Amino acid sequence: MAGCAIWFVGLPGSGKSSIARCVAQVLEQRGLPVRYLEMDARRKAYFPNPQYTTKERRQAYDLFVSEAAQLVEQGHVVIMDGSAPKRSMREAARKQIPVFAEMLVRCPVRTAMEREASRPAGKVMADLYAKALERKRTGRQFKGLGQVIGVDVQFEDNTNAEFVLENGEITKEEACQRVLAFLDTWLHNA
Ligand SMILES: Nc1ncnc2c1ncn2[C@@H]1O[C@H](COP(=O)(O)OS(=O)(=O)O)[C@@H](OP(=O)(O)O)[C@H]1O
Ligand SMILES: Nc1ncnc2c1ncn2[C@@H]1O[C@H](COP(=O)(O)OP(=O)(O)O)[C@@H](O)[C@H]1O
Repeated sequence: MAGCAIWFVGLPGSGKSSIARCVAQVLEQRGLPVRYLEMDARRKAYFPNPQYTTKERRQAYDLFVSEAAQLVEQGHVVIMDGSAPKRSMREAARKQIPVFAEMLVRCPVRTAMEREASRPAGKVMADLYAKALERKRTGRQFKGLGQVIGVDVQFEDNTNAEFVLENGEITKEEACQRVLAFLDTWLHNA
């Protein structure tokens, strides 16, 4: 099988990482040569002191897509996990990667905010949305807080994505099952 890339995009807190990890694990168990590429981890390799500005985000996504394209060329099944707020970021991947699926994880911004607020502290700053909203409302500055997607930067939808997951009212397990059902056919035809 030739390599391919499957990119989970969506608002912070929409559920990308939870679903991408579950899918990566299942595909790996099936013996596929999976590579999991996570933007938050890669960003720190590209920019050791990230500022989350518009310019830096664009550069980070260019590097992310190049890295994925290289791994695909080597024959890997690359699971990409990164918000990719601009459609052009995903288009760049579609242009460079012959077998590519944009997996749009969609949920109301209110739900994404609730999920982000209640998830355990991880690699990125906690309470991104709450801080960004407070900054917008009051002008208060938070050290290290850049442009937050969903508040300062619009997330661009794409009804033409290879797969759109309505992830507002289902469990993680159900979300993973729906994605795998799509991928079974998609990978078969890839
Ligand atoms: N300090 C700070 N300021 C502004 N923005 C920040 C900050 N920390 C993380 N981020 C960005 O917010 C996005 C959150 O990532 P996600 O929740 O979608 O992904 S993840 O599950 O945490 O990997 C995701 O956006 P992008 O990576 O640019 O797409 C994070 O990188
Ligand atoms: N249907 C769902 N899909 C994915 N995550 C969910 C779902 N319902 C609740 N969650 C929870 O919401 C949070 C989503 O966070 P995460 O997967 O890190 O999102 P993202 O990678 O898009 O920022 C996690 O704590 C997860 O357990």
